[in-house]
Amino acid sequence: MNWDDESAPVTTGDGDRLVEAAADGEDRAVEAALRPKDLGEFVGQERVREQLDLVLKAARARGATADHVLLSGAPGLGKTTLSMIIAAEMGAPIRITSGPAIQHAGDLAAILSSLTEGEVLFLDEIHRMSRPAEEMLYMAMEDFRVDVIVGKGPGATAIPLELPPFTLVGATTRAGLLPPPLRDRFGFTGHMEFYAPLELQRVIHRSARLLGVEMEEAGAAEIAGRSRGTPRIANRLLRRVRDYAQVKADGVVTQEIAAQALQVYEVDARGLDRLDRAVLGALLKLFGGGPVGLSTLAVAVGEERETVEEVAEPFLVREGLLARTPRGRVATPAAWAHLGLTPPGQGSTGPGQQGLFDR
Ligand SMILES: Nc1ncnc2c1ncn2[C@@H]1O[C@H](COP(=O)(O)OP(=O)(O)OP(=O)(O)O)[C@@H](O)[C@H]1O
Repeated sequence: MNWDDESAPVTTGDGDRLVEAAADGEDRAVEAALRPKDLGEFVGQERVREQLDLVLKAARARGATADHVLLSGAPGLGKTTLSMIIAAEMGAPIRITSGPAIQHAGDLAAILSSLTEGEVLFLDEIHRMSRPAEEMLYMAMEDFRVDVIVGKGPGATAIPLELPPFTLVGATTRAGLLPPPLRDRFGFTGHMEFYAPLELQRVIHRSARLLGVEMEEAGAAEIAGRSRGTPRIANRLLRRVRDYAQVKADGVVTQEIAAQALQVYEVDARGLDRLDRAVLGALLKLFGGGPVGLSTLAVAVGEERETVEEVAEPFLVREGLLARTPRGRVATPAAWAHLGLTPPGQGSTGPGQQGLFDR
């Protein structure tokens, strides 16, 4: 496999990137089967898990409905899964909706008024709710009551509606996106971190068992290292590696098979895909590591500015391979090392030089 084949287009605008953290259709179809069902099965996130365990146990002991919970963190880290676990641990049903689906206060009133006592309402992307719905939610969370407005103009009247106690589980990519009055009404806020490679290895092992895939420890480690700290990506890579192992080998996922499969799918040892590598490659080879403006970099890889900024850069920045500076994008020493290149003025390129930049 030639990672540097620049003749092929880099564009992945149809959302089919293997390392995309948001769910695609196939993910949704299989995720239900792979979701842990209780806190004990939920891998990693020790702090959130421990704190949540206390909140739920205390509520159960009091025979009360659990406090409202806010979960923040990047896509694919397990917020939906955790909300389902909260409902299961409380022995309560769960209703799932999202901020963008609630555009009018009336939409929210309809959902709230149909909840049963103790029910868990999972509101994904809660920061994307409309303003009037958000204000209705304040009162619902605090007093288990909403005012339904009937009519318009001077004749409009507010009809108070009592709600049964319920638990709201809100999910957001960043808690800072929420207005403080909403944030303050959650009794517990859990911040989900990216997973360590060993934790992802456990996720992969568990999923392999559920999917009936024979997996060696080193095979799981190989996939984990390329999964960008995200269980959803780990599960997706696992499915592609399983296909490869079935077609090209005897179905057993060894370290070698996992590495070969993911090379075919152009996900490198650190989890960078073709687009990430193209951006980094252009920055290093065409602009000497920068600084270079975002627009210039985007033209160099034949992509839209937004694609480079929103799709490729966040992970490259997180990995410490690229920095955004006021003067433009700059590659870090680790970027040169990762692509096996030598920064200008530091001698010839060669594998022997790579270690230099790891310091
Ligand atoms: N801690 C975990 N242990 C095992 N599997 C996990 C864990 N967290 C997530 N997963 C798996 O990853 C997949 C994605 O998780 P989930 O849908 O809960 O993510 P999310 O944070 O809600 O994503 P989004 O914000 O895109 O809705 C699920 O299939 C789930 O099985």
